[in-house]
Amino acid sequence: MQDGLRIGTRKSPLAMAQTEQMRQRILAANPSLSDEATVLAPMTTTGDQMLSGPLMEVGGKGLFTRELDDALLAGAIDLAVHSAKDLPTVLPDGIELITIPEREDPYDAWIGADNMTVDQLPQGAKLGSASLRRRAQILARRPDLVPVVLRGNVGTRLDKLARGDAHATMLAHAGLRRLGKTDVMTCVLDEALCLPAPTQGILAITARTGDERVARILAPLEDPTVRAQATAERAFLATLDGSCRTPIAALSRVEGDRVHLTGRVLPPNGSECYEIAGDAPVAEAEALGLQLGRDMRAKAGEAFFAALPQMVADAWG
Ligand SMILES: NCc1[nH]cc(CCC(=O)O)c1CC(=O)O
Repeated sequence: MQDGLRIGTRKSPLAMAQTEQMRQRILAANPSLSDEATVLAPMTTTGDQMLSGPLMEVGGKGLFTRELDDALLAGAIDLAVHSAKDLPTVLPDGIELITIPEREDPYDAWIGADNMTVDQLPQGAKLGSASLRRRAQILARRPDLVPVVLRGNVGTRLDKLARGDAHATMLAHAGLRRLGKTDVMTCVLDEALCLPAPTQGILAITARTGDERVARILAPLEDPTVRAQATAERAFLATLDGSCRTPIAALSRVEGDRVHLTGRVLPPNGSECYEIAGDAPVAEAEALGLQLGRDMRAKAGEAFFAALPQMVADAWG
């Protein structure tokens, strides 16, 4: 299989859809690659086997990436396509974040029963989520809502909503777009109401460090602007994401040669909201994320971060 390309992916419908979209882009950029020899290698990860919804949003521990990393290092696949959000902030030795392609919409989509918006939901309605980040930000606006855990992948969560397990839920707009399922959503949430997760909507392609053939094949897909965004947002997360599953949000944008980053941290019940923002030259995207992460530690205070693990544990009941 000298000329072939094996593309590792998780098996979830979203992962399969976005990896196939990347396969098509790779083929379009590399006319010498044959369609038949450029194949998806779907794999089950530890994260897929753990049916606990909250873990779906943890991401940072490599639950969705380890098996793909092993396959890469063993030479069973040549690259792997991940949601950047599910990638740990530190990659294993020998594996490189080789390509960051164009970003999908970073924001969260709101799916309300009878198309009710956040403000239209009746008092005490059930807010379904497996993400403390989303839950906390919506509760900050609507403290009367009753949070319930809604687990599973996109399709499962929509089924549960239809069954009345919750009156509303949120999903990444990017995921719905890639699945062609935007018809189910009521609206997109703006960043004042719900700042996205760091790197939401970004795909991350990993490969073996030093694999020059794969690097050449993927080079046309790289988007330097999105690379800077991913770098800043991941650095911010890395500074804050110790052992606790903090509701952390961050979004950056590039304007000219500067990258602007906004970060937010909340307790799970949304009773407070700490926000921080700053900008730097694009070349210093990582330093910006690290600095704002440290500033956030100071702003929310060590007592807040010390209390968070217990607050997070309580939030999952
Ligand atoms: N944690 C699962 C996950 N990882 C990435 C996405 C969405 C797609 C993306 O951010 O690129 C999702 C689903 C969701 O949050 O609704």
